Amino acid sequence: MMDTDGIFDDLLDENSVFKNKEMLRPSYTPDKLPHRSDQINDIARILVPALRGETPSNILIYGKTGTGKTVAAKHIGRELEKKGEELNVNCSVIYLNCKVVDTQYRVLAHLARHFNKEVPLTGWPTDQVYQEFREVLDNKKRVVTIMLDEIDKIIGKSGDDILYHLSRINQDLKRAKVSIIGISNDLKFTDILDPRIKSSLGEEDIIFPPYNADQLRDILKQRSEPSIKEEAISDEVIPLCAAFAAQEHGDARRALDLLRVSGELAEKEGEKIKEKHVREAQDKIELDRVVEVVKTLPTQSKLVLLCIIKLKQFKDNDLTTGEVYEGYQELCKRTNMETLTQRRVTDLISELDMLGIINAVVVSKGRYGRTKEISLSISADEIKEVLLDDYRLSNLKNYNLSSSNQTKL
Ligand SMILES: Nc1ncnc2c1ncn2[C@@H]1O[C@H](COP(=O)(O)OP(=O)(O)OP(=O)(O)O)[C@@H](O)[C@H]1O
Repeated sequence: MMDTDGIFDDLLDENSVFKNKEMLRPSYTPDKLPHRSDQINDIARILVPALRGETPSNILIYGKTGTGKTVAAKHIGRELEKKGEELNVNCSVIYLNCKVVDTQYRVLAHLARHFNKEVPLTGWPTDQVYQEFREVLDNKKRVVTIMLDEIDKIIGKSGDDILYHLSRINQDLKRAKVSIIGISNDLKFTDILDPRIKSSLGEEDIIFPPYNADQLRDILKQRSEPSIKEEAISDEVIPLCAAFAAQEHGDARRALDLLRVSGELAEKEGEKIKEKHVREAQDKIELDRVVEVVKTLPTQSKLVLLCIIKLKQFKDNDLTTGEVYEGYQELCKRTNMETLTQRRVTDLISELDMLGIINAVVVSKGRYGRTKEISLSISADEIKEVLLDDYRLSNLKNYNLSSSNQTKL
């Protein structure tokens, strides 16, 4: 008889470089957070009054994307609740991501439901939801910390009202006490806040600085040990992932993505993770990012980009703004689209440059003035496909443009 027990285990394991890939995903919360003890201790010091039944100050946490704000806040929230239970103090933490729960109404409804108050998803006046929440909250002695992640996302959607109410809700409460933690990666978001909200929300500011390459290396080591087989990763991989992510404003999410994608690429080739996989992963992640950005560009910008890609097919050197504008006018005619002025097109070129899709360097042409030398910073083929998916551009698929120099030849 053939021994076929566990055939899937063998197949699953055979070429895998991972022991537990889930631990590399952004949704996984590690127990230890290297290089964040200062910030965590500062926040804990501000929140400790909650364990004595007192109201902690409100906090605003800032830092660029991937600097560990969410993971640190959740970690502190868990520890606070754990200690509260131990000490028999009613102190709870509610975490909300304002990108997901993105209106005043929904935030309030979510908060009310946390205390088992049924509020319909829509329909009531917002004031009524607020009253219901306040009543159910105040029916007991308790301290509640409300964490509003990506708090900038509810501002401007008439979100100021809710922040105004929440930041001074304690004045209307008899038994309960509330503190707010706002988290944002937009360092300037308070500039547009009502000054009264700004001063009450930002009683304490905590900054999460970007990680440097050494710190990212420690974070990656800690995450890779339980998730990647030791024999399946070469020594240079983690330092290289850390170095790439450090250039990318010290983003731990990018560093973890790089390591995970490098592992997936190596696994596909049945190899150990090596430097080349990290470089391929870097290109793949960058391409995925650009594809997402390109998909959401306005059609006029897509047309300018398609024009640059088509011109580059016939020209190795950088393009000038004039050449791009000539080609753009031709494509506008072809697609019956409105032709923007050269000045507007130059602005669109600058925007594409800022998004990292093209490189546009201003050069002086002496008495002929200045122009931009334009090159692509991405692989054209995949991007061309994305552009041609736009139905207004799809009939340009096989249309050839050649730069003016070329036409003259
Ligand atoms: N010090 C750390 N130790 C271990 N993992 C970390 C650390 N800092 C960040 N990470 C990991 O990096 C990823 C991004 O972190 P997090 O989501 O907390 O960033 P963020 O600052 O909230 O970013 P954003 O502003 O984009 O929401 C997560 O997977 C998190 O687990």
